[in-house]
Amino acid sequence: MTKPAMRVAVTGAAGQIGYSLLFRIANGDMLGKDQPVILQLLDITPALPAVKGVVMELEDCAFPLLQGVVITDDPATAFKDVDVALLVGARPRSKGMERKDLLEANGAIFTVQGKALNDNAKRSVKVLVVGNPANTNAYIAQQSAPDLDPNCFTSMLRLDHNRALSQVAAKTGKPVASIEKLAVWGNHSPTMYADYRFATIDGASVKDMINDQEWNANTFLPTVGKRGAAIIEARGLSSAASAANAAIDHVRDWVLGTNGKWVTMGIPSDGSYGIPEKTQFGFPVTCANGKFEIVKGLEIDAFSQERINITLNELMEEREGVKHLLGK
Ligand SMILES: NC(=O)C1=CN([C@@H]2O[C@H](COP(=O)(O)OP(=O)(O)OC[C@H]3O[C@@H](n4cnc5c(N)ncnc54)[C@H](O)[C@@H]3O)[C@@H](O)[C@H]2O)C=CC1
Ligand SMILES: O=C([O-])CC(=O)C(=O)O
Repeated sequence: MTKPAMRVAVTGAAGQIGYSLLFRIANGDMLGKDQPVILQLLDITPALPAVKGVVMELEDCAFPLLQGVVITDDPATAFKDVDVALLVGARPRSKGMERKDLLEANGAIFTVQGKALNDNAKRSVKVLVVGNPANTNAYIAQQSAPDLDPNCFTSMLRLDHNRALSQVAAKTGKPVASIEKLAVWGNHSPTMYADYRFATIDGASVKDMINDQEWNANTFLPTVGKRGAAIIEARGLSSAASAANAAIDHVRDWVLGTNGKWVTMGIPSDGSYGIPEKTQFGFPVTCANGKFEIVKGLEIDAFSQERINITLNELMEEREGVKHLLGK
């Protein structure tokens, strides 16, 4: 029997991530090959003609799972009864900017959209914030939606996670798919802490295999942390296809589960590892039955604690910087 369609809102649908994302959602890569979808696409008024062009292309793909498309510049319409909301629409940075430089430009978008989700989305909605600075924007949206469970709101660290996987695979000469138990802690920014201390490949310790703390501190962490800037430098534009891919991975794992495997999600802290409650922080999680759970009880050594403190402090500063948007 055919499943009822799930409603998926995507903001910034005319943008470059949107162009990589929509076709894969409609193809069933995110919610499953047996899951029909209705896309509810939001962008600003001047971008609506471009959204219509993208929708013409979606039609021309004749995706069997695509049961409908809504195009709108009204957040209330976009989020009406949605099961999943991908908040991508926001200005990207250009060369020389850090992601937090976007706070002023983008922060205000997320108060409006958080409120619109609060008033219109399904109570079980799964929200992923991609627009930068992603953690703080997700915090703003969550704080603007008091009637929704805070755990409805997540932010994207999966791109950092996937980048770290790929660097570890290159260093060890092992396939990406063989790596388990990798984690990325903190903010989606160069301060994030990609942590392979618990990672294994075919049961063997990645830390022992690499056995090179100098490489960890001075090559691996800066490479993963500054990868976004390296892409902007090389492409003249920020990551789009890899960002869309990470968004698909994040939501797919949240909805369909990870079978006990660890992934990284930015989620509201429950106080674990000393991270203040509701801070949107990258944690190792497992997902089952549509819920994520933090991997608890991991030992945090001195080097890791120092890195976690740095990324947490940055998030606290960002939070301080958006207080006025939240009337605090
Ligand atoms: N969290 C992550 O790992 C990553 C985040 N990003 C971020 O994703 C965001 C989008 O990137 P791109 O698609 O490359 O940018 P883009 O500039 O190509 O597209 C952004 C789209 O958002 C729309 N938009 C602007 N304000 C809006 C609003 N209030 N409501 C709805 N739509 C609105 C624009 O009209 C445009 O169509 C940027 O903030 C970028 O920094 C990018 C890569 C990775
Ligand atoms: O670097 C940027 O501005 C875009 C992004 O978040 C990433 O590629 O990680």
